[in-house]
Amino acid sequence: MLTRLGYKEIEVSFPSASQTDFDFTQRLVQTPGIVPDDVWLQVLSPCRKELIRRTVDSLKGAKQAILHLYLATSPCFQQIVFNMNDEETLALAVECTKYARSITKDDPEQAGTHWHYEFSPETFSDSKPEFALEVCEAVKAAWEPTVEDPIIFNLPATVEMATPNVYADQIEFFCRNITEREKICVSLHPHNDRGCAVAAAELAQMAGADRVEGTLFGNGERTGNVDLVTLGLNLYTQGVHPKIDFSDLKSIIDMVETCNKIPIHPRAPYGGQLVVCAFSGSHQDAIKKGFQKRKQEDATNESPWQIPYLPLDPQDIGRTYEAIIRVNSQSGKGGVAWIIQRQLELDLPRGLQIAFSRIVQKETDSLGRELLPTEITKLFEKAYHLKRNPRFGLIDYDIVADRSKTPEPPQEGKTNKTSNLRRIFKGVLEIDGQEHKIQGSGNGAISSLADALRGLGIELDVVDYNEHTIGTNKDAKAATYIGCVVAGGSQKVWGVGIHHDVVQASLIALLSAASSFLSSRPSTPIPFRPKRSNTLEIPSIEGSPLRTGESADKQNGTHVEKLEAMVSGEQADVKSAGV
Ligand SMILES: CC(=O)SCCNC(=O)CCNC(=O)[C@H](O)C(C)(C)COP(=O)(O)OP(=O)(O)OC[C@H]1O[C@@H](n2cnc3c(N)ncnc32)[C@H](O)[C@@H]1OP(=O)(O)O
Ligand SMILES: CC(C)C(=O)C(=O)O
Repeated sequence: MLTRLGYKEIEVSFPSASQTDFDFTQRLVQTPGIVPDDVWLQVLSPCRKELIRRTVDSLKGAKQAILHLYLATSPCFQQIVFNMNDEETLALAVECTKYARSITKDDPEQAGTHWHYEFSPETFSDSKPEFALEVCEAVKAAWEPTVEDPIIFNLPATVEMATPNVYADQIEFFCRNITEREKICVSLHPHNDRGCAVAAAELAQMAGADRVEGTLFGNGERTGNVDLVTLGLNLYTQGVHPKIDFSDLKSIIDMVETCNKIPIHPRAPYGGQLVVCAFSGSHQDAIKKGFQKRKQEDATNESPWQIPYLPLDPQDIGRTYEAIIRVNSQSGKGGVAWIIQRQLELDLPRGLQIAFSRIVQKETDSLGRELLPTEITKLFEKAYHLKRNPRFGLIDYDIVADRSKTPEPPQEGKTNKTSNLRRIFKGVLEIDGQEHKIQGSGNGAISSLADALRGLGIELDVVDYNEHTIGTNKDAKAATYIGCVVAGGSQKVWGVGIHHDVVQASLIALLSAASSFLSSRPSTPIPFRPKRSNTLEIPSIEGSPLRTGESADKQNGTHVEKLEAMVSGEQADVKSAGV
């Protein structure tokens, strides 16, 4: 996996530690096709000759290899672990380097392997910089690197013991003062004891280093080694491609978790399961607006990424947009609307977002947990009767011009005279399981159905209308959202209709709102009851429409008719008028 991701120098083992490490190294070397030609295997050994020998033996047959020796240079380790002074430390480093050279690049039997040498003054971060430099100068002289085959000086923060700027200063000191800089690769090896390994690595690179040693997701002794995923993706978010393929982060996580048997923390940068998720309402709202703006601007993959709260495009690391917004009791309308948009392709108007988000809030509060997108979708479908309207079914209908009425004069600025013709809705509804004929009149389909419903005692004034297309070409459908206020009150109910036919979508939406209205007052009976049969007596079309009273008519008619006139006039007016 590491080679597939793009890593070129991989420290694979400590071969002198055990037969397991030795055999593993040999298996990598001996099995054709495991190690690509451009990848260097790296192995680690302390400065002990018998262990160096064993380490080199483990690489027999390798095309290219990095032999990495380490020896502590800090007073603490010199005194406590080794009981050695500076001279003895320096002498051991040089002696082991010469020995390593004699059994690798100077050994004719090793001609098949291209050897590089790496030396780490261990505990560099706690060493006197001048002494670490002196040891490295001596090691360099012993190895004799070239510009083509530089020596790697790996300068570890074996224990992170100061702020990242201090480590960066130590690295800068080394880079400025080591001789023959062109023959040296300065490598970093930050640990994370103070939680600043990533910052230390980034600052130290800016201070002159060429290379970083770390691990995927920071696994390593104590608090771990620097996390290469964070380092790489930090570069990526600065516009510098790390040349490591993080496009399927999930599969990397799976492999790392399986191998290490340590789970990646859900809040781990980039990789954590929750890091590109937003639960908070204000975050969700901002993210949703960000995506909307990107869509409006026809942004492509090449367009600069600028979405609030998302430092990178989640798709770039294999995360889906669906997973970004998650809904719990701290979520608001924006998040809920996002889910409905992604799941059902419905672009809810603001008022409906607010209304539905209250329903979702109630549910999350009562369940005391996050709601899954599928649960939110089901809640929406139920609340707005997308699958089945429990009270009303539209069996059949016709909308005809009401020639008995004189057309109203055209609205100011409008020339289309037909838009001012009154309409009559004649239809058959299934109401609570029984079919009834109803009739009403108005400026158009919605207002004439609203008028017909009024005859049933359902006094709804349509105050909000939005519609858009779902899909394209012949599969396209209209989605219609109708907001109504209950006449004489402030209660608002919403209905949603989806149909291939835009008029029918509107009628379904109004019936959905009517059903919500009835459900909100379960004790309110539909005023008519069959007299002789299940059929409502409807006066002739020429007669006056079913109305409950002139004053209510006027009041109810105001919004609907204004709206209807606009709907049948220019669609664009609907949105710009804000209804
Ligand atoms: C800084 C790092 O993290 S480097 C990675 C460290 N990784 C490991 O240590 C894992 C593999 N290590 C091992 O398997 C074993 O420690 C071995 C094979 C290296 C040595 O095992 P043992 O000989 O049993 O020694 P043990 O582990 O008890 O102690 C380490 C010895 O190495 C010495 N030592 C430690 N570091 C170094 C070094 N860089 N160079 C030379 N000697 C060293 C210690 O002083 C100690 O020596 P002592 O026995 O004379 O006191
Ligand atoms: C071997 C060295 C580089 C090491 O692991 C450390 O000092 O942290």
